[in-house]
Amino acid sequence: MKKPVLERPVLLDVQGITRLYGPAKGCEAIDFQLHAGEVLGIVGESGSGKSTLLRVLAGLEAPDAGQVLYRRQADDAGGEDAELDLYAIGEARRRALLRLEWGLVHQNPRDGLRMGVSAGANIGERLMAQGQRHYGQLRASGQAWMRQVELDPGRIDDAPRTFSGGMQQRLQIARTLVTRPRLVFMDEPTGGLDVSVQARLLDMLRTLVRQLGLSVVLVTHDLAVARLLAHRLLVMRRGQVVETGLTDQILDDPQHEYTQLLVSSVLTP
Ligand SMILES: Nc1ncnc2c1ncn2[C@@H]1O[C@H](COP(=O)(O)OP(=O)(O)OP(=O)(O)O)[C@@H](O)[C@H]1O
Repeated sequence: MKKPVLERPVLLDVQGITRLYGPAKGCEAIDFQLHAGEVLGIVGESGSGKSTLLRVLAGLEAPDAGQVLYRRQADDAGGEDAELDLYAIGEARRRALLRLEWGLVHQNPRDGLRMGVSAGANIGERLMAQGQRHYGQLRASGQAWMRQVELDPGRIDDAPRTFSGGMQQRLQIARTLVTRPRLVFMDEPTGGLDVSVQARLLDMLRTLVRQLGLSVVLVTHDLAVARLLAHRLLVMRRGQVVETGLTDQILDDPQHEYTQLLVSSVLTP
């Protein structure tokens, strides 16, 4: 039987991360650990600092203070350091990490896709970055992943700009997951879509996360999304974490006044 997620090894160790643009603007003194196979939801109202924290964690913006430590499994490290300090390894290695071992799903698929090249090229690009060159195999992987995210593989040569918003988001997810990243960051992955499109996408994401055993840091202001996907939650307010715990515990029995407000504002129409 698989171990419960919180007993699995720590993949990401976040220590004292601070990135402030002004008082209470950004994120301050954030500590947490993400375990292998765990989905951690970062929730909070607009402006609470969720996206700022995610940008720092994903290697896109250096913190003012603190460390992001990525712990690879010994057998994954292939002779390299088993623990990497994200902002001490240098730009080139950080970029390689993002390309080869991590994945990032943006809220707006336009930020994660290349809109002018075909759907197949979008999916194949990350595989090529990993060294795959065989055209037939790249195309077969592209088609297989289009099926996986419920896109018509017959549209592999079409550019994403001819797809609907929901289809573009599914394509972005395929592009991100095709390389089987060990760690995936998602920023409001279902935001900006119609409610019915959101529900289908969420269902698909949940299946993929389980099937692939992904480790995910998920930013969302939508507690229903957090409930469905996350094992654990971190509640942010004005740049700080006010409460953490198992998702059901937090949503069913919130302790902090702010979390209580957040939960009740969703539950009461
Ligand atoms: N590059 C920046 N320069 C200056 N201020 C910024 C910058 N990025 C974010 N902020 C400010 O930091 C605060 C936190 O923003 P952030 O986007 O992290 O919050 P959020 O919780 O993700 O909100 P939302 O859900 O609306 O995206 C906000 O007050 C925002 O205006």
